[in-house]
Amino acid sequence: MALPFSKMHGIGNDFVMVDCRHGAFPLDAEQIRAIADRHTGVGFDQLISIEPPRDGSCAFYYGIWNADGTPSGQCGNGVRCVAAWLHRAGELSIGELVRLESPSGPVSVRLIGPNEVTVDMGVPMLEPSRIPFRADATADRYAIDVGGNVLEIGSLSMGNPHAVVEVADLQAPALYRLGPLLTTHERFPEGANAGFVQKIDRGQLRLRVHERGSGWTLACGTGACAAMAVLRLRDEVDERVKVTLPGGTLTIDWAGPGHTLWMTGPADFAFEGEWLG
Ligand SMILES: N[C@H](CCC[C@H](N)C(=O)O)C(=O)O
Repeated sequence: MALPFSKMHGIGNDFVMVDCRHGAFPLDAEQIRAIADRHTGVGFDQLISIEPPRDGSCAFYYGIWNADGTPSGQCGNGVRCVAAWLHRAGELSIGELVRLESPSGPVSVRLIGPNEVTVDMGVPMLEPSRIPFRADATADRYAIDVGGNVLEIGSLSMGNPHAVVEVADLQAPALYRLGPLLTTHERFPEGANAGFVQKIDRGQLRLRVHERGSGWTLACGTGACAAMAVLRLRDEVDERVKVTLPGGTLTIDWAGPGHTLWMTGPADFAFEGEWLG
């Protein structure tokens, strides 16, 4: 198969973008894993398709797959890249607000510049059954046993499931063991993206994320939204927070429960290619 693609990234969270505006999505899980291989394929954290909308109120649909071939409901860095990709394809103007359909429902995007995008990511979902997370009632902290350590986590869905752990030191080696265990924890029946967040002050956070289906990433957009929302629910941060990940910084704005959350950051092209698999 000769599959044209664009390689993009949002602060180092990298994507293979496949144009399916005029044809069906052509890949199965095995082919997705082959493209994801960083030695024998192209390499990506997520593969993203751009397709006609299924919901008529949206301009385009985008599908999301992790490096292990599993689908996801949302991708924050990815949706910014979808917006920049649509701009390059002549489908979206700078300044225009447009609704895009993700697997978990609509989001609204606006290009601030050709490579800078702001996204209304919707209302964070806090009810355990909607994450999904096994717990009796909604809380801003849950105690959970992870490999013999009791951790206090926050949890919510941004269209995909997140567990957020506040830590004093993001460099602590123990995190590297806990990330994979939390991602596959039995209390998350569909797995979770595991974020470790260190508060610098009420307007700045540092974050590392071990992603479901892709492992440690340089950045996770929905993870940044989730970390900010968890700390905002505990009144530990203000309405505007800069979240710095290993690959760069995102700005997250959220007034609180019931409000939609906005994420702003870059979306960059690396190259155009053709996968010959
Ligand atoms: N990198 C993404 C999240 C990918 C989602 C994924 N790992 C999952 O939910 O399975 C982001 O920027 O939000």
